[in-house]
Amino acid sequence: MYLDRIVETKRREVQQLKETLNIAEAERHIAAMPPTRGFEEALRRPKRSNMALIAEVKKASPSKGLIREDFHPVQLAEAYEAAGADCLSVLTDRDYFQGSSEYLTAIRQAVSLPLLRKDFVIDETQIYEARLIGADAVLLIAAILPEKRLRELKTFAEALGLDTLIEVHNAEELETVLAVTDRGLIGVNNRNLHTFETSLKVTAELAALVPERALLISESAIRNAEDVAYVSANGAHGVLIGETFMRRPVIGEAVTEVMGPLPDVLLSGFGNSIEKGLR
Ligand SMILES: O=P(O)(O)OC[C@@H](O)[C@@H](O)c1c[nH]c2ccccc12
Repeated sequence: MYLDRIVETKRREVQQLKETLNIAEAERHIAAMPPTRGFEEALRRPKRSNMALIAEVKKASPSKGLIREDFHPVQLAEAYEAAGADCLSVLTDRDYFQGSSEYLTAIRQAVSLPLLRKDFVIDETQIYEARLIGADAVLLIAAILPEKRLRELKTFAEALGLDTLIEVHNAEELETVLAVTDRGLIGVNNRNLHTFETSLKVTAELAALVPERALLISESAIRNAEDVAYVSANGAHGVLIGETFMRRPVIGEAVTEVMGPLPDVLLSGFGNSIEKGLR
């Protein structure tokens, strides 16, 4: 199973990271860094008032192979920002998603949106690393973390100023997460990470179990405006979309098609660049 293989790879990466990361130095460095940008906060006040967007920078995936050949992470991030994404997700896993920590760092320097480090976090060292490379939030996947580790890693991330997006795929995982927290960001992954099967019904089923004060993000397999309307009507406050945008030559066009136009007040601010064709 893929997820097991990925976690094996992460164990090896963590071993290496432990050999190279000087914790005292990391903490000193982090203390001198600017504060993180509020990832959750940005999603709680989305630009399109009815639906928040986390747009993903994703070159490839184990289920789809290479998704975008013409892949320039900074340009993509800038196009997402101009198109009014609320936050970005950047895949940093190298072996399975052809991602890179360097993509995240380069994007950090080019855009002002809050950034999620999208990876398979199993250890505190990866959270130090996330903060050091410029992330504002980390993903924690309930399918690979028992309750105790979820709690520990969430607390650890928050101590470094990072928000967490906790991902679930079924009611059992959701129950575990709710034992840890009943607020914050809960991601419902419409893709089963073991089988790669997708269904938006997963969002609808689990939304009924998510408490009011948590923010539900519907992740994966969202292809068009109808899908967004469906998850919205079924309890999602936000969506996380990668492949649909990555397959389109003009990112801004795709974002507008799927999410709808930005409100006029926001458009006027970047009027020029938008007129010049970013949209
Ligand atoms: O490209 P999609 O189908 O729009 O999906 C984006 C995102 O949800 C997906 O990349 C994802 C969700 N959870 C993950 C965990 C690890 C790696 C990747 C993911």
